[in-house]
Amino acid sequence: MTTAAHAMAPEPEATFDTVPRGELLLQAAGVTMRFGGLVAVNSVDMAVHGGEIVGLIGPNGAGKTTFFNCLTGLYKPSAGQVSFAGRALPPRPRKVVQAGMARTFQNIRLFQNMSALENVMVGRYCRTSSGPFTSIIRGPKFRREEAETRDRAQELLEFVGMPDVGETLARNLPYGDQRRLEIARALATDPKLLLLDEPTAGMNPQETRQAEELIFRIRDSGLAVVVIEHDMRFIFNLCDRVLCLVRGEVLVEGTPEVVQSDPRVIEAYIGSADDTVLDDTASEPTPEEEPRA
Ligand SMILES: Nc1ncnc2c1ncn2[C@@H]1O[C@H](COP(=O)(O)OP(=O)(O)OP(=O)(O)O)[C@@H](O)[C@H]1O
Repeated sequence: MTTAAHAMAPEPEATFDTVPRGELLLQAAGVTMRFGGLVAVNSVDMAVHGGEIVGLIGPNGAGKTTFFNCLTGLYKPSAGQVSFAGRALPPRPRKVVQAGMARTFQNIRLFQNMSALENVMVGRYCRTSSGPFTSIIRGPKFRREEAETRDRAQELLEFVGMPDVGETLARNLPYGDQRRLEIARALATDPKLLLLDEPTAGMNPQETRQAEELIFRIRDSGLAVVVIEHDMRFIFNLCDRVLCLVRGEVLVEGTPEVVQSDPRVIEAYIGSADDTVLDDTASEPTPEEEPRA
């Protein structure tokens, strides 16, 4: 919690409850998600360890967000298991958050008419114990928890580099700050693993750099991070390991160096509108083929 000593320090650091670096945290095994006849995610395995940054890339419609939704309990996978810190994870968002996994979404989902501080405080309520009755009578326990929640929220705003915006309405913050505010809110749930769905989408280069620095800082604090991103330079610079999904399946997994030099990955991106791109036997286009738009 923030103390007077903290408040005087020039750059307060938030601390997090983490697992040792390298310890297995998240294990997805054979995760499959079908929507009717469409197999959006097909038997995907992924392991994430304490203190690592894992990237999830793939062309549009590859199944990245659907996979995130399976991991975080928004979808109940059609098949496969997800376990976290050695325990099977029930496919229910609240249980997932309580287990120690938090996420952000592709599109900003802030409470736009609440202040930045209040937005972060909302993330904290899954860790407080005051029930409706205590909240209504606003007894000592409620007031104590409320003060702690407020202090932690301010500490997290400082951690994400926005110490002075607490009273600002979320909707009045610049776009890049809104995205950082979402990360602060996710951090308020005390995660051990943070899932970020396209954290730099729509950002200018300076905001992207800030996001990169923030994710490194989160990792350096001991959290594990999984990032979906289309910005390849960003992802290859950031991640320890990258998985490339194509049509719901893991095409390649490895270090950024391995993945970025794999010709199948390049083909999947360049030719993602072409059904034959992953067919190694596909030949050069014949002259009678229509040029693509
Ligand atoms: N709720 C749903 N019902 C039916 N089909 C869905 C649903 N959600 C996703 N899909 C389909 O599943 C496939 C994978 O979509 P998903 O959004 O997971 O891909 P993605 O890799 O995250 O794409 P993008 O990079 O464009 O965000 C797509 O064909 C999509 O149309």
